[in-house]
Amino acid sequence: MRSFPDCSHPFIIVMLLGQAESGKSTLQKQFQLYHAPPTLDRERPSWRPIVYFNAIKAVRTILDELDWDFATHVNREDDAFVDSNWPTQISRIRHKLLPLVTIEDSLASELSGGVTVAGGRSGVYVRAGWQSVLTSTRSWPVADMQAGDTASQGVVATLAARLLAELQYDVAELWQHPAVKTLLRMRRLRLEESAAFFLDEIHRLAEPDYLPTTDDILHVRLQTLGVIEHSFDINVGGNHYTWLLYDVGGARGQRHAWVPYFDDATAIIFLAPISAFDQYLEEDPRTNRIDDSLRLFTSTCSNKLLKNSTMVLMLNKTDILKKKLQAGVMVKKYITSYGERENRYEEVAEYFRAHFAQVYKRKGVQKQDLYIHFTSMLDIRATQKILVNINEAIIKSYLGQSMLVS
Ligand SMILES: Nc1nc2c(ncn2[C@@H]2O[C@H](COP(=O)(O)OP(=O)(O)OP(=O)(O)O)[C@@H](O)[C@H]2O)c(=O)[nH]1
Ligand SMILES: [Mg+2]
Repeated sequence: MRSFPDCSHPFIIVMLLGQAESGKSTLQKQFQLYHAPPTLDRERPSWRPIVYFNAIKAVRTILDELDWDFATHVNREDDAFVDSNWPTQISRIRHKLLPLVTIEDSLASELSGGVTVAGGRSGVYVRAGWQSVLTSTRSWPVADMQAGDTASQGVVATLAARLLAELQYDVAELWQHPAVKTLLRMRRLRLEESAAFFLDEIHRLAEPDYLPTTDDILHVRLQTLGVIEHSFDINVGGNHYTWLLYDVGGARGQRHAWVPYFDDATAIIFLAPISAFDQYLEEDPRTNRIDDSLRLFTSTCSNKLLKNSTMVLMLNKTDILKKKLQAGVMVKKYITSYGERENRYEEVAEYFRAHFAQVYKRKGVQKQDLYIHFTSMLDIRATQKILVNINEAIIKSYLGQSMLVS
């Protein structure tokens, strides 16, 4: 079990739960922006190599996927979309980008401090305290790197910055290539959600004095391992509280670590990305991500350890949901029970809301009503407004609970 920091203020304990990539860490950053913006400013340089990693991973994924697509489609007469010149053009760009994509694994390993997860592709994983580790060991700016300085930490990140600066026009050429645009439109090429954002901005990222903006930090994809505590001191009506926020890893192999924290949770904020109706779990490709979210929400709200906790549900990634529906992706193809309802945002959002609300009504052990919000977590203004509401609700219920106890 955890031990509380040595502090005399009352604790408000909030846990962020939900499947992997549901947006928990993004919400944690929004809370940080709300409660303690200077700390986000201090961390800005630490995010730089992680932004590079996200961009390099996107480039490598595009090249891998194009390879596979050309191998399986280029000689098929029924594939009118593939131009026979594309493979040669892409192969030329690939050749130039080789030095950049080959550092992906070593950059991942450097950023994760050697942590790897069995069965996973190369990735970056974070545990508590990673920001200070990266900040103290990095050698920035790039120009400061000494020739032959291979022993120092952060050397791969420094190399990544140099290669991105040198190869930025080749990255842009790849990203603008009609093969990439066509396959993205046909959904034969699927990238992580932040990939397009970083590739669109590649020249800004490649500048020698690049410092991640708040938007960049919110777009970063960085998988959480275990349970990470963030603490903020807050002042409400002249009273001081310590707000403890627990951000957890959401992949299936990570969920066992949540339960020991349930006992004292003032509130649970559960995130369900409702854009994920056409996606499957990375850790189990047979499970639809909305099904997984619903099952996880069922087991969370029926857990007796959480009977006194306030439950907040965030139906997240509504921006992506809107885009998918506008592009004509049909919900009923993936969720058969959706039937002949209209494939419009209002209907789809309401359909998912009703399903989650129903679960809470049937299985929830909590006495309080469920708070539900539709969110698009990258929209700072909208999310900050929602946080004001959530904070108020959580503090109110905390005060209610402490009155019952005393
Ligand atoms: N477009 C869009 N992207 C989002 C939204 N919320 C989160 N993201 C992006 O989704 C990706 C995954 O978000 P994370 O916050 O890392 O997900 P997580 O729930 O912490 O995932 P784990 O740590 O693996 O459990 C990031 O690239 C975020 O920028 C949203 O509402 N809209
Ligand atoms: Mg996370």
